[in-house]
Amino acid sequence: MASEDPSTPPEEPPKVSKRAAEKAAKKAEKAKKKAETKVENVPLRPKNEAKPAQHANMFAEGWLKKVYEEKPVPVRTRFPPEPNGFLHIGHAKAITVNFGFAEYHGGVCFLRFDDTNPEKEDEIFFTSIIDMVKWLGFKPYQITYSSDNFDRLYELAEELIKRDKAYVCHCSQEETNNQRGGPDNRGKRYGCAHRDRPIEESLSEFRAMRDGKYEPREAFLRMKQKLTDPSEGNPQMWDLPAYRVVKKSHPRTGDKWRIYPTYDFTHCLCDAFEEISHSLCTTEFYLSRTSYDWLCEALDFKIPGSESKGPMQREYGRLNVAGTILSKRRIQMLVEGSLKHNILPAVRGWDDPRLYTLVGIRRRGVPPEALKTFISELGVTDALTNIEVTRFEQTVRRHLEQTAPRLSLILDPIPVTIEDLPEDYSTELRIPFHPKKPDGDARTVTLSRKIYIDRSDFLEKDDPNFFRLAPNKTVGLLNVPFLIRCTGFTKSDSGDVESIQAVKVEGGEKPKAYIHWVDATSCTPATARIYNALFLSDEPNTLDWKEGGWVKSLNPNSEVVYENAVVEKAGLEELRKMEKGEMIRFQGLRTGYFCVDEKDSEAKGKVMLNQIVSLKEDTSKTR
Ligand SMILES: Nc1ncnc2c1ncn2[C@@H]1O[C@H](COP(=O)(O)OP(=O)(O)OP(=O)(O)O)[C@@H](O)[C@H]1O
Ligand SMILES: NC(=O)CC[C@H](N)C(=O)O
Repeated sequence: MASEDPSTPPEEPPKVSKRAAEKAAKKAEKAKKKAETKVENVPLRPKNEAKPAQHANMFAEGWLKKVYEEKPVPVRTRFPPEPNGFLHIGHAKAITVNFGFAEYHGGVCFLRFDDTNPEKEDEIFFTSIIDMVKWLGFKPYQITYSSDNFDRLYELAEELIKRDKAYVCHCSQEETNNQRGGPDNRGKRYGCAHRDRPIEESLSEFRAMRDGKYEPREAFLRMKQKLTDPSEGNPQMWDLPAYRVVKKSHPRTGDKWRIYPTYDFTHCLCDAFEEISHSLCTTEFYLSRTSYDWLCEALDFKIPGSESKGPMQREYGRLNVAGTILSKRRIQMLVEGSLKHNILPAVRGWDDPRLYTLVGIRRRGVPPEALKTFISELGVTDALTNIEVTRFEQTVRRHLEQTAPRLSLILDPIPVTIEDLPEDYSTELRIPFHPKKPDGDARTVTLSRKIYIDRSDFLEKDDPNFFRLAPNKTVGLLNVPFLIRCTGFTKSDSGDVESIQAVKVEGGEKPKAYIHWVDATSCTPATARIYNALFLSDEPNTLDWKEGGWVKSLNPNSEVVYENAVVEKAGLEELRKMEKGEMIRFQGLRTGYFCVDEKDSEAKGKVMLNQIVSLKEDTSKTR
């Protein structure tokens, strides 16, 4: 709802101007600061009720600690996505905050689909969202749907009318704007004639809306809030719509309804139905807190002036990762291209590893634990967290450094024949998967007369500053008890080095460098894909997204493909056995962290690898 792709249905009366909203927000912020100084000193966790959550600091300190102290009751939270798109990295924060907070305090968290806008919902999003919550390691207490409450919400809407707190309005968008103080919301506010119509009339008109008499935009149910109160500066209290006409089938309720409740009407009431204790959302809902409380009170879900009954909404800052595109509408352009502007798709799908959708991040191979560590280390406050991608990558790298097994992977192989070894030479080495765990799991590595090394480890013309292989130069091979010296090489017609000849060197001086290698008789061919930023611009959100200008800023090197890579075969097979169907991740020695893309491997009949992150932060990134 907060992005550039506002989920506010087009039939709703227009929102207030940004300027008025900002002014009101500032005023409200002051009041909030004042209220925050009144925090009571209460114990953090009720004894015996809580179980420690991972990344506990996030909940034991700072903003989330305060939120709990404000209302130290058994915790019931909810993660309430709209099923209108795939989740992104920002949602991982919302998931971690809501599920983690409940877990930390020994409470429960619902996964609630906020499915009140049938125009944008699709089955695929429901499934993917459930999948992503699970992937992050959380288990919803219950999976619920706002639409399951449509009957109850409808009854409450009638009740609100009967309490003279809602009315059916037929004003145009322009007229509604004027009632709210005109285009800049600074003029005088006033109610329309419908506002004072008899309760019975609103009731029968609301039923007529329900029964299909009106087309979209011809009628709204509006809450009778504080539109006409000159001292009410919060636009969220200026008679918001509660119901609108949408003549669309709903994925769950089919054609039963011709009217649908708005976010402002639905969210707080569903929170109340589920007895949510702490309704944690992002700061763009700060002003909505007033209407949230107003409606709960109006329908007796909250005792006025008390937090003891009814849910309590509190707002934390969104997570934004600089240089990435998170808006659903924009990702859709990247995924689908644009017929109108003759633009081809820029990525292969919503789960393309270059995207920061959660399905993309998973496909790239990022371990969910690393993502949660990233979020927890950033901490939670009510300020927007705008963070560089490199910080995310550092956390992932740190996690993989500790956890990822090592394998040898050659991206751009050149064969090397160790000519003084017998033709049938073959020996087996047992090498631990992790250098810091010498007694841990190990793999078998074969060494024969022919091996592959990486093209970047060879220079045709030696250079005193180059310590790897070159004519007449000696180099070490990782984990091999002898060194090799280059005795010659051949080139193809196109001028590329095609093969290298070498001999074994035993004893002598310690070499200046050890290079990685893969045995040619026992390797698996692979395609390795290295990912760089999708855009050349550091601020892709500022590009021209209306007329397709963004396409000029696409990074031609966002995916660098090595079609002829080779990787240790036995090691990979051993990992497959150890991972038992989980994603295979490993550090390609001296190369980077990779995962096996099972979906593409199956489709292409070949091992397909995605680079998760490089070994070190690359300051000369191929942008
Ligand atoms: N960038 C973000 N950082 C933290 N929380 C977020 C972020 N984006 C969305 N959320 C939270 O996730 C929950 C579910 O989000 P929902 O999909 O309905 O949001 P949204 O604001 O429409 O997301 P989008 O960014 O796709 O427009 C909400 O509580 C929302 O506040
Ligand atoms: N209160 C909230 O968390 C908002 C959730 C809601 N689905 C949205 O529009 O983002």
